[in-house]
Amino acid sequence: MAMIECRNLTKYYGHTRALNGVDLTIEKGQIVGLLGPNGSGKTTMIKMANGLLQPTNGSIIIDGHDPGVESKSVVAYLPDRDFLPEYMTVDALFKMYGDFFTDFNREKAEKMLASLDIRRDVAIKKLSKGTREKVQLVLIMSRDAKVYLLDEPIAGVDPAARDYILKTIISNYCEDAIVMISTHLIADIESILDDVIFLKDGNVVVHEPADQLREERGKSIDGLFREVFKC
Ligand SMILES: Nc1ncnc2c1ncn2[C@@H]1O[C@H](COP(=O)(O)OP(=O)(O)OP(=O)(O)O)[C@@H](O)[C@H]1O
Repeated sequence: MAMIECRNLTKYYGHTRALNGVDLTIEKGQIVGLLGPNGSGKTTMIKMANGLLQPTNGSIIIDGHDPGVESKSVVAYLPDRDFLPEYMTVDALFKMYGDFFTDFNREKAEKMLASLDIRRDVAIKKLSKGTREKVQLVLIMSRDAKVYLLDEPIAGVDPAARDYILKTIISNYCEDAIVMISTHLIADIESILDDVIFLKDGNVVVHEPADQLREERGKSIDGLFREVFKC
């Protein structure tokens, strides 16, 4: 069964069209790159998959459900903005997540935190921007979810930590799950992608396995992106 199914998915903000009748089927067990230039509709699609926005037309089905209470329990969503409460410590956040999400795996979270060398007793407001991003990602990837929606997960993180984070993403999702990653750092993440989606002006212009794309076009996904979206 498809984990994400979009049919004629359309979104308007007033007169601005953000998604234009997208048809898309994503099967489980994949890491999918949702790639496109600024304003192409990536965040809009991710927000609709998480039930934060309603389609203007068409539908999106997550694990057989309309986005809502049931789908939210299987979706782990990393927004493109900082969502951590400033006054809480990392420890308190872990506790809150454990209370809130039955699938939060604290052991996993502790392990990631230790590998990234982040202290648990420090208030969020004292952490650097990049460290906050790491904490957010640890919280999200420590859930045993079926769908991980990661909107710009590594943008503010230093290159050394990026590699660890990508390894963490690969090793922390189970075979039945999907991870959808929106990013502009294509060269950094393309080695972990199974499937690639290019969005252009709200339309899917490419949806293919990453290996197949590289072979057919004789270049990296990053190289292909630069070619397709050349200004
Ligand atoms: N709240 C909003 N109100 C009005 N227009 C919006 C709103 N959010 C997004 N848009 C418009 O919808 C289109 C798609 O935006 P979206 O944020 O989904 O793109 P994106 O691919 O995530 O871009 P970026 O790479 O810059 O984050 C753009 O034209 C944007 O200006």
